[in-house]
Amino acid sequence: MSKPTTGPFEKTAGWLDWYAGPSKPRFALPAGAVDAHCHVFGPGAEFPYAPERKYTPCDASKAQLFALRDHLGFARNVIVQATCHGADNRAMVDACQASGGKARGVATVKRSISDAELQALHDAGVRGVRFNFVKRLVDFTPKDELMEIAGRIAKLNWHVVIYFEAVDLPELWDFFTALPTTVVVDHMGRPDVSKPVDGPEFALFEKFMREHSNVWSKVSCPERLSVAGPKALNGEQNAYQDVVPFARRIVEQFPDRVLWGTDWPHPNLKDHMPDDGLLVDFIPQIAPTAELQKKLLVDNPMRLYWPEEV
Ligand SMILES: O=C(O)c1cc(C(=O)O)oc(=O)c1
Repeated sequence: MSKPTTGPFEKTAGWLDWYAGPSKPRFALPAGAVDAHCHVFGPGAEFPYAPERKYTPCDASKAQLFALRDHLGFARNVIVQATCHGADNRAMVDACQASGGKARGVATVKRSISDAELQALHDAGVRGVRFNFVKRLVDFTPKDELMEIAGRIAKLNWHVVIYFEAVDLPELWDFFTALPTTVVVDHMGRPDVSKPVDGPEFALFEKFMREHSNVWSKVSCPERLSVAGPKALNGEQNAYQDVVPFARRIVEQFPDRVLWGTDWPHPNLKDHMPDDGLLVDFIPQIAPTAELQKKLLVDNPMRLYWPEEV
């Protein structure tokens, strides 16, 4: 793969670039596997970063994403709008359109979007919108505005992707449980994995999924959630042990409502940048059987993003 570049923008101080030269996974992905959470950044010279962004990344182009897809053995991508592009979906849409049907997208939209613009996003392959509640990433959008958007996109049979931190779930509960669509939680609602998996915080997340059959979870981002490691570097085959009990519990309890993604190019990691090949090798730790792996990597994402092919 080529190396990360930066265009006319200056990266946030301390920015970690994505890992060039990832290893070939030892874990053979099932045929048709979908990387259901990844991003493109720019390139900034072609698709400028949004003025309201909270960070400026290195570039991560569609060509680099597709090269990673092929290298790791994925068949398809779901490209999630990154907050550094705000509600300007052009880079994500361009990547979906250039993918030859191998990528679908999740957009960020404002209340002012027209029906024609929503339809254009649909035609480009968008199947969801993302609502972000992580304060370091976005400014607050009023909930009535988000609910109005959810009502409109429900008519297109799209879903809502939500990104929040575990401590904020109690306050967001009523809003989340009132959403009229399938709801997909990013990165398991960011549990604090230094707390017990049997403790009240993760129990609330499990209750959220158990009591609401429209709620799905991405069991992604061990590299972001892990406190104890070991890191997915230098051939490590047992990375991120502290995340395993959390993710495995969700996969085993809700096998038909889980998704997995690399989260490439891993925005805002502060500690290390994982080898994406080793991240793929993490999957059998959380989905230990071939049946669970196929649901996680093929059946579930296909049902949500390519239902016409299922
Ligand atoms: O935790 C993060 O910093 C992060 C950021 C973004 C984004 O900026 O869109 O997306 C993610 O999935 C995770």
